[in-house]
Amino acid sequence: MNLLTEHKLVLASASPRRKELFSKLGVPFEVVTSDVEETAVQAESMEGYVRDVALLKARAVAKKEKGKTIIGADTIVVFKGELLHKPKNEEQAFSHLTKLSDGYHQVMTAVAIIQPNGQEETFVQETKVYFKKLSQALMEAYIETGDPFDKAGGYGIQTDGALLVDRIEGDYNNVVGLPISTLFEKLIALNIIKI
Ligand SMILES: Cc1cn([C@H]2C[C@H](O)[C@@H](COP(=O)(O)OP(=O)(O)OP(=O)(O)O)O2)c(=O)[nH]c1=O
Repeated sequence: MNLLTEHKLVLASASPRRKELFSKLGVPFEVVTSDVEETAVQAESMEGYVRDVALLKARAVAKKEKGKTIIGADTIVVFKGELLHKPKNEEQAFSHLTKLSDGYHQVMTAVAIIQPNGQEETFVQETKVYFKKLSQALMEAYIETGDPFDKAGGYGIQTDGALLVDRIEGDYNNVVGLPISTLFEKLIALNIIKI
């Protein structure tokens, strides 16, 4: 789309998937990343955790990019109250997929918007993802593609991980890493972009 903005927009994310989704708005933006220690965040709930990490990413970039509007995001996969981080090795990827097999889990993405005056807005969106029953051979073949390792929960719904998913309840793009439709609504409501 070709939307309008007077703001200098900065996407605080190294994720090419988020960049692609954000570009659907059709407004100019730049990508600026920062190093934040996500695992250092302590929160009382999963929702609080993912919100705090998104804020941390956005605040780290806001410090360097004055006068601009910053958008940060974070995605987590929660299975029965347990956070499944990006797998560090094949064993962990296998363990994640074994848990996710034949059941459902929550994918939560938090988005943080920081305006030049320091005003902060956040929202958390949830999608329920149901996995098929995965055979050992399928899990091994999937891990061999290398796909799980840069992704929360150890799979990508937009890549070969699509073959593992039975169905979802909620927004697809939220699983990929950016609920662009809700973000669009928030940016309109905040007068950051106009149709
Ligand atoms: C479940 C799932 C996750 N993911 C991705 C989305 C996120 O990019 C990633 C979760 O890690 P994040 O820490 O949210 O993001 P990131 O490290 O890729 O980028 P940055 O911190 O710079 O913003 O997992 C998918 O791409 N597909 C999926 O189906």
